[in-house]
This record gives sequence, C-alpha cells and structure tokens, in this order.
Amino acid sequence: MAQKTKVAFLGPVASYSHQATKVAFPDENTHELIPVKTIREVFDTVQARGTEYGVVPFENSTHGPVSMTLEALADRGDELRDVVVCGEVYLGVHHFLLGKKGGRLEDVRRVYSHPQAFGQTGRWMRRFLPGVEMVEVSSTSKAAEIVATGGDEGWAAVAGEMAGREYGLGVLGERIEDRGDNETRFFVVGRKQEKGEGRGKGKNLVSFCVGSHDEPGALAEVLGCFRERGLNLTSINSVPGLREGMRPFEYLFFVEFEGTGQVDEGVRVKGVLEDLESKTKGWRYLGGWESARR
Ligand SMILES: O=C(O)C(=O)Cc1ccccc1
Repeated sequence: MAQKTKVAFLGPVASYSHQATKVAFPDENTHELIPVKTIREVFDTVQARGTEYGVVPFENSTHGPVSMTLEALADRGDELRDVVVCGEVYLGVHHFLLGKKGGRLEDVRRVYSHPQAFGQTGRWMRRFLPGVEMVEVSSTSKAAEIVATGGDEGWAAVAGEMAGREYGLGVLGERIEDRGDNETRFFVVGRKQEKGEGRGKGKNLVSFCVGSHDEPGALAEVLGCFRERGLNLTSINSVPGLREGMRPFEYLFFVEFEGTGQVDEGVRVKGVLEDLESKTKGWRYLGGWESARR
C-alpha cells in the first residue's frame, strides 16, 4: 500500500488539536496522525519534512489568540521559512472537569490544563473552585494523562470529553466553558509550494513591520492599502518584533484578509503584496487557503 501522508498535531491523543486534525484529515487509510509535545514542535516537524502537514490552534472565540502559534508564525530566528498556512478548521469546544473515577468536586485541590482552557472556563472555576491551584501544562490531553497516572482524588483536569474517555477519568463538571458558543479556529500548516501558490484563495495571512514607529499613521497607512483594494480583514494580531534593528515595544503585525480568487484571479491580492513591499520595513506571505466559513 502507498505510504500514508503524515500530519503532526499537539498531543498526546484526545487533545482538541487531535479532534480538529481528524476533521481536516478524516481518512485513516490515507493519513497518519502523529502527536508531538508542543505547538512549536508541530511547526518544526513540518519545516524539517518529518510530516507533510501540521494542525495548530490559532484563535478562540472566548479567549482570543493562541500566543504560541503567533510566536511560531513570527519566526524571528528565520527557522520556519518554508511553513505556510494552507487550511483552517472551526471546532466547537466544550470543556469538562475530569477527575479520578469516584472522586468528588469538593475534594479537588489542584487542576491541570492548557492556559487556553483555563482562559475559557474562568467563571466556572472561580465559582466552584475558588482559590484552587491551577497548573498550566502543554495540552488538555496532557492534563488528563497526568491526572490518570498520578496524584489522588485531589487532582483534576480541564479537558474534552474525548480525553476523559481516553484516559479513563470521571466527570466532575460538564460543559464548564464560560460561553456555550465557545469555538476554536485551527490552522492547517504545510510547506510553501511554487511561488505564488494559494495567493488570492479564500483567505490569506501576511506578517509585516511598519515603516516607522515614530511617525503617526504608519500602521494606518499599511491597513489603508487593504481598504483601497477592497480586501476585507478577517483577523489582526501583533507580537513584539524583536527582530534585528527593532527596539523594545516595536511590533510585528499579522493581518489576515479575504482573497478574491474567484472574482479577479488574485489580482487584488497580488497588488496589496506589492503595496506591502513598498510601505513596510519587511513582510512575509504566510499562506492562502479556502475559507471554512463565510
Ligand atoms: O490543549 C489542547 O487540547 C489543544 O489542542 C489546545 C487547545 C486548548 C483549549 C482549547 C482549544 C485548543
């Protein structure tokens, strides 16, 4: 049989990233899903050709951007030159408080989870477990694994129902997310193909540094290019630039925008990338993909 296409995700198995990866690559006969330990490792694995694709959380509707993913996309060390976004998955996320089977909520003293999951369950946690020790770990499924393999009835994890089943835990709290409509958008990442591929598809992502941090309107001028070409923005983020020649508190910006491939075969997208070349102090095209939602 032909070799399966490999896909890296933030493990261990039964993380939300794993669920999103199954949505993007549902066919077990053609794809092998490989758990890795960190979001950064997903990017590194794809760059090093260890897998063809990777899946990473990008933003959550309650808690906002996933900082580890923005850090990797910033690629300050120029170590991830070939990695681009090539798809997206929206996943409804419902959190559970999971403990040892037979344990009780009133015995819980310490809760493990991913920082994003703590950020999405703050209200429930403050109400039912005020003052409890919260330990941040690399993923929600890691938290479930830790509780299953160590500690006592005083330990619990915030994770998905699938993690509860996978690691044999009991349910101490159901659907504990602050908002019932909680969802996370994941990116599928792959390697850059030929130049220009993907440009002008449903959505596009770029990063850039503004021309000058000392002049009023430097960012507005760049954003004006998208407006002038009629390109709607779908997300905007920033991280400390920290690149050569940049000072503390100077930022690298990420702009995601709708492409118009079907309408003008990417002419407007190509145009705005030329604008970035003349109006920024450095930019990178981070991929184009079909929108999973409209
Ligand atoms: O930890 C996980 O399961 C992840 O995949 C990251 C995450 C955490 C919380 C919500 C969505 C994704």
